[in-house]
Formats: sequence, structure tokens, C-alpha cells
Amino acid sequence: MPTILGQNQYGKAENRVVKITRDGDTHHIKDLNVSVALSGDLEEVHLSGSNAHCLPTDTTKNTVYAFAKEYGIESAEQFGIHLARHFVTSQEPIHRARIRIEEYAWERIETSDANSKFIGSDEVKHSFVRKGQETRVTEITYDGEQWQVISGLKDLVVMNSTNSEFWGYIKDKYTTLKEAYDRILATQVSGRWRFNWTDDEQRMPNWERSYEQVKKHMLHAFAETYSLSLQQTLYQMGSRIINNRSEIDEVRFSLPNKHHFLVDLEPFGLKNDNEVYYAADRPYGLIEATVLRDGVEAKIPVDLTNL
Ligand SMILES: O=c1[nH]c(=O)c2[nH]c(=O)[nH]c2[nH]1
Repeated sequence: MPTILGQNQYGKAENRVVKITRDGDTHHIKDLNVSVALSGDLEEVHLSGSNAHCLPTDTTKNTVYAFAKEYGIESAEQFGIHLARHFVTSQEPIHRARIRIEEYAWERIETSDANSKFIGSDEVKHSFVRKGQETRVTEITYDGEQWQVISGLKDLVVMNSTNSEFWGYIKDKYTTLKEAYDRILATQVSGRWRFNWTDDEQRMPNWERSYEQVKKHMLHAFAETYSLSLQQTLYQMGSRIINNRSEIDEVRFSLPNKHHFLVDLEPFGLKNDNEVYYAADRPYGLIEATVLRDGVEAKIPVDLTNL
């Protein structure tokens, strides 16, 4: 049976590009997921296997990252227009370009608070929390006498665009990781905290206020810790909660290290001065630990997915 080629398009989908603009100490983030789809005179690519008209999808990906550096990302629309125009006007066989962009919004972590040790300093200018609410969770257990309340949250995404290093680690024959003295630190916080309240109904914690305060201390510790590892940041977040909230005895975190790799723009004659990153989704480091008030027994399950 004869066949004909119908509508076709191709390109690199879901290029995760993070652009940090450093205005002195104040950093700005643009975080995009860019998908390129090109169409045009591409019959032969499909029919005979001649790639003479095929701009590699790999090139479309590189173009996204190079444009982030060369032209910046003022808005997703402006960036998409730039890319689409480039593909159609620079390559004769490409007649149509469709650029789809999702943008993830970030807000600054506010630490202008009476308890914050960094009031008026530049510490908040590089710390961000991704917009969109986290999911709040709780688990209540009662055996007729005693209560156990474990509360927490998941999917709270945070980022520090500086003040994070990672070096001095073990190096064996499989180690290729380069030591980092100024990297992005980003994670999607999953945390649980156990209340020490067990029985007296009169002395029940104010659950709503407790949640807001725990979240605040957690975010402030993330923003204010000069990090030498995500493990160290985790411990700071946990101890900040224990030290400030007498109703809580135990905190457990599961923190995926959301890696941001600097894109090598040298092949395009561009210098990447800690500006354009590739946000990798997997694999990811997974850092987990419990922080306890001294003398108490750990009761939060090790595997948070079981809670
Ligand atoms: O904060 C980090 N902790 C690690 O244990 C680790 N391992 C790694 O490769 N990168 C990082 N980063």
C-alpha cells in the first residue's frame, strides 16, 4: 500500500533553563521549561533518510541555552519570539517554529522578621521559594490514652543562588565531580515534625500557628545558612525548628538535591559566568536525616513515604 507523510514536526522538548541575573548582591531568577518544535521541508529526512535539511534537536537545545546568555530572558514571550524567529530565518528548510514555554515562578524568602539574625543584610537577596503552595500533611495516632501527632509538608521548593559550596569530599577512581565553591543549592522539601503533646487537652498546641512558625524557621534557616553541603543545611533547618518551637521534639527531612549544572557555552564563543544553568530532574542526590531534641527518642518513620 502506498503511503504518504502527513504533518510532522521535531525538536528538543523540555529544555530546563535557569538564568540567574546578578544585580550586585540581588539575584533574579528566570526558570523555564522550553520545548522547540520545527517543521518545514523535511520530507526527505523521513522518506530517504537524507539529513541535509535536518537541524539536529541537539542544536535546538544548545540554541536555547546560548540565547539565554546572549539575549537574556526578559520574559518567556520575548524569549520564545527570539527563538522562533531565529530557527525560521536562519535555516532555509525550516518554515515554522513552535516554541512552548512553561515558566516556574519564584518569590524571595522574606527574613525581615524580629527573630531573624540577618535583618537588613543582603542574605535574602539570593534565597527563593517557588510559588505555588506546598502540601501540608498530618498523622494522628491515638491508643485510648496517648496521642501522637506528626505534622509536616511536602513539595516546598526552595533555592539559594549563591552561598553554597561542596568540596573536600572523598575522591576514588570513579569520582569525576568537580569541587564547587559557588553553586546553586535547590531542594524540594519534604519534612515531618513530631509534637511532644500526648494527652492534656488543656495544653494542646495551637496547630495553625505552629505550622506557620515551623515553616518560617525552616525557610529562614535555609536562606541564612552558608552551606557546605545539603546535609549541613538540613541539620540547620531541623535544629532551628527544635530550638525555637518547644512543642516539637523531632524533625525529619527528605531533601532531594535538585542539581543545577552550569551549561558549557564555550563552544559557542560565550562565557558562562554562573548565569545559565541546566536544571536536571534525575538522577538526584537524596539527603535524609532526623534532628532530635537531646534526650528524646526518634519516632518518625525513616521512610517518609510511609507516613
Ligand atoms: O550537598 C551535597 N551533598 C552530597 O553528599 C553530595 N554529593 C554530590 O555529588 N553532590 C553533593 N552535594
